[in-house]
Amino acid sequence: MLRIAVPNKGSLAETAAQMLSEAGYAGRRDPKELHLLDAPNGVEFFFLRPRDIATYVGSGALDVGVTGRDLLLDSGSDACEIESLGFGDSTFRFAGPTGRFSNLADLAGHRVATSYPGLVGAFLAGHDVDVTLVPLDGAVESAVQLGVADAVADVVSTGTTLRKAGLDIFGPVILESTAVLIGSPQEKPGLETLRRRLQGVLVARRFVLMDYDLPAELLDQATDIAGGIESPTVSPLRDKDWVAVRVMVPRERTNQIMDSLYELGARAILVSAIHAARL
Ligand SMILES: Nc1ncnc2c1ncn2[C@@H]1O[C@H](COP(=O)(O)OP(=O)(O)OP(=O)(O)O)[C@@H](O)[C@H]1O
Ligand SMILES: O=P(O)(O)OC[C@H]1O[C@H](OP(=O)(O)OP(=O)(O)O)[C@H](O)[C@@H]1O
Ligand SMILES: [Mg+2]
Repeated sequence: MLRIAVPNKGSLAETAAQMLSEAGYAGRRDPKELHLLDAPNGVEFFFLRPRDIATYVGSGALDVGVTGRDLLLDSGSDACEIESLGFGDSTFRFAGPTGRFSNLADLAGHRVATSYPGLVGAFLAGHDVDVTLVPLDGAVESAVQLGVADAVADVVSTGTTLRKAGLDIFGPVILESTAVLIGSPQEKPGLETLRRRLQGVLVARRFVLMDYDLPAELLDQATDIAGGIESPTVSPLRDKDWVAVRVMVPRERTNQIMDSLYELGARAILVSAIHAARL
């Protein structure tokens, strides 16, 4: 039985639950549920604070988990990143009052508030910049205005929170973060099935199926426009001069590809969603 840690609340919780549901796993009906046994799929879910997930997985108490790359690195746990899951993207940055700091070296000797002291401390040590870290639980953008810090280091998504607090980003990117699947150092039986299912969800989200009819002589040119994962499926039509083609295409390029295929001479171009996939 694979034991999986899943965020119980916060930015990652809803999408993680959605992704596991699309991968065919049972979901909790009550948001207060802490544990869920999904016997038919051979897994057991534990709903935990995302910040604690790397600790559980790194200690071997749980086999795998979903958390943020920033939270994994901040924890200092032995858990390893297995793969990124395509959601929960954020950037980790320094910010300070407008015009006060322009590069990393300017921070030396100042106070930096953060709720990720492990991540920020390691980054500053790696760049030989000596600061006083002020660890806070959240809402760190207020720390400068309230006088407990000179600068902050925090998750930035849209940048709205920083702007409202009168702070500007400066210095290098500390980290590009995203939601990741993490695992204990020893690989567990059942992990490969979970990985394949999650990859299947990512493929189903990133690609669509495109079907079209085409004069057979144009097949090579059409394959140059949309080559599919391995190679397009080509079926005969009753009219021997034409073929039917089926190909997977990246969702965000759907309309450009349809335009190009139509211009080439393809007709009856139909697009449909993929609900599940194993490549
Ligand atoms: N806009 C965002 N705000 C906060 N975290 C975000 C955002 N977008 C993505 N994330 C990611 O979500 C994870 C933080 O989730 P977590 O649940 O700990 O914090 P939260 O969403 O700020 O919730 P809370 O502050 O209530 O604890 C990190 O990996 C972070 O990079
Ligand atoms: O760039 P933005 O789109 O404004 O998002 C980033 C902000 O969102 C998060 O705060 P959250 O609401 O989770 O509060 P917290 O700081 O107390 O965790 C994060 O800590 C930043 O403050
Ligand atoms: Mg937060």
